[in-house]
Amino acid sequence: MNHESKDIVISIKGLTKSFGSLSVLQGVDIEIVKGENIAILGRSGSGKSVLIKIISGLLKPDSGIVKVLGQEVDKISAKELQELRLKIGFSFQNSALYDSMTVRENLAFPLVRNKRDLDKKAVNDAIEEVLNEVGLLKTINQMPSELSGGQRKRIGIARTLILKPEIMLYDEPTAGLDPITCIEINNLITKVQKQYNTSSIIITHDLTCAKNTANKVAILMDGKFLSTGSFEEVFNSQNVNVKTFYDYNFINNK
Ligand SMILES: Nc1ncnc2c1ncn2[C@@H]1O[C@H](COP(=O)(O)OP(=O)(O)OP(=O)(O)O)[C@@H](O)[C@H]1O
Repeated sequence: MNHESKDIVISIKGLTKSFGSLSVLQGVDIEIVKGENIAILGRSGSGKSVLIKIISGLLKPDSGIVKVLGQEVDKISAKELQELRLKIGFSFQNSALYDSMTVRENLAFPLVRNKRDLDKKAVNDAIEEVLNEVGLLKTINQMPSELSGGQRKRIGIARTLILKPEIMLYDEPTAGLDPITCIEINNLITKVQKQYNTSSIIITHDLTCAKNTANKVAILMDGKFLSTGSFEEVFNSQNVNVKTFYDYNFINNK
């Protein structure tokens, strides 16, 4: 494996996906390198979640090549896919905490389930380390119902980080949060990238979130990436569709 291909953690070429007569992805190409955060923007129904589901092996592509950490996700065995998924952290809107468990128990759960050889001290150390990272060690014995929405979100991210993923997938990380909490979450996403050298895909409608967390943004429109580059490159472009997208989001999100 040469140096160039080693640094590419996700590589997608010519990906298509339809549901019956609905053609959702019509030739998606993208590469994500180690340590890079990419924000995927796109209107509701543009296929962002379908893309994420294909990357994580939950949906099969119709055609194209989808490689994650060097493996073609739709070609590997169920066992290989399970092992690959352990290297991917999912921070989904619906990945709620267990209400009947304390923060400590919520964080111990994925570790005990997936890394069965850890002793009690190793589990405790790992819990304290990730809670420190998200700045919430003090909540260790609290119940989720005692936490704010932003704190629950951070604990959710900690629960993902505890398995030391190489890739993080964030689905609408700032949805429904107030502006100050959005800033906290954006800062945490950037911190995770630096501290753990993860590569992340951040699906968002929030342009501030994209601007502050991503090295690269990509706009999904009509089944393809309309534009990909740094936030400034993409939004300074003269492309009329990009301008329409920006104005639409600016007016609707401010
Ligand atoms: N399993 C499925 N079966 C049939 N159609 C589906 C399926 N999953 C997604 N779709 C359709 O594919 C299109 C893209 O859906 P997707 O959830 O990816 O949109 P999205 O960009 O994530 O939207 P949002 O921003 O609202 O979450 C939609 O029209 C949706 O109805």
